[in-house]
Amino acid sequence: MTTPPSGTEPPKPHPDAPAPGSALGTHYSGCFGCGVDHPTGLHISAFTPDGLSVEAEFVVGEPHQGAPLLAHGGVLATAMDEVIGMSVWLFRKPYVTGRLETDFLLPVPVGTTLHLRAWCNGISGRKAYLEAEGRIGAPDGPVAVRAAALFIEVEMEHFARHGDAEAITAEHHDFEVNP
Ligand SMILES: CCCCC/C=C\C/C=C\C/C=C\C/C=C\CCCC(=O)SCCNC(=O)CCNC(=O)[C@H](O)C(C)(C)COP(=O)(O)OP(=O)(O)OC[C@H]1O[C@@H](n2cnc3c(N)ncnc32)[C@H](O)[C@@H]1OP(=O)(O)O
Repeated sequence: MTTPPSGTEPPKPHPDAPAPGSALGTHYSGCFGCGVDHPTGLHISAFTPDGLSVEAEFVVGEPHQGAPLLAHGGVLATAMDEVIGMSVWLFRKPYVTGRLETDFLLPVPVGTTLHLRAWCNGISGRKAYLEAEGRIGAPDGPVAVRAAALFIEVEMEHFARHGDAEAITAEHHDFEVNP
């Protein structure tokens, strides 16, 4: 379910994708993954090296423990979800996570800097097929976490209908709930 159907072309950068090397801001200040105003969130900040993929660093801290001095797997899965979500946003359409598969290959001690990378293998209709990995200590360090995901394209209206329309209008000025 997270593998693109055969014949699906790998995506090309969107014409309005951020320039290679650009930092990607938060999509919502209250987001648990990237929100700058979240009191206990992961505060992941990322950049795109090529307008197609996303790279970020996540320092595992004491609030992220599952076992003593080891990262909680659910926190690592959240970090994967976040960078994958950031990478599909490069295509300038809103998507939500439909399915997220995570492989935990190595324990991740508190204090580790995880080097995260996410990319898209293909888009077919409303479905985007994505992957991510988290490497310990360096961009070419050992892979501790791998993820594969199916994201589903939605209308911006999805977030207004199910969530907080005013917050969306406040942070996404190009979006009007009642145009
Ligand atoms: C200020 C606020 C800002 C708001 C955000 C605005 C914009 C976003 C901007 C930037 C984003 C940037 C970064 C994002 C960072 C982090 C990302 C975090 C992402 C999340 O954390 S997001 C929360 C968790 N996520 C959900 O909250 C989804 C709940 N869910 C639903 O809302 C529905 O479930 C939905 C819409 C997914 C589908 O519903 P639907 O009715 O539209 O469509 P339908 O069911 O027909 O599915 C269509 C085709 O997808 C297949 N399909 C669906 N689900 C599948 C599954 N699980 N496995 C395998 N296949 C699946 C079907 O099988 C069918 O396939 P087929 O067409 O072949 O039959």
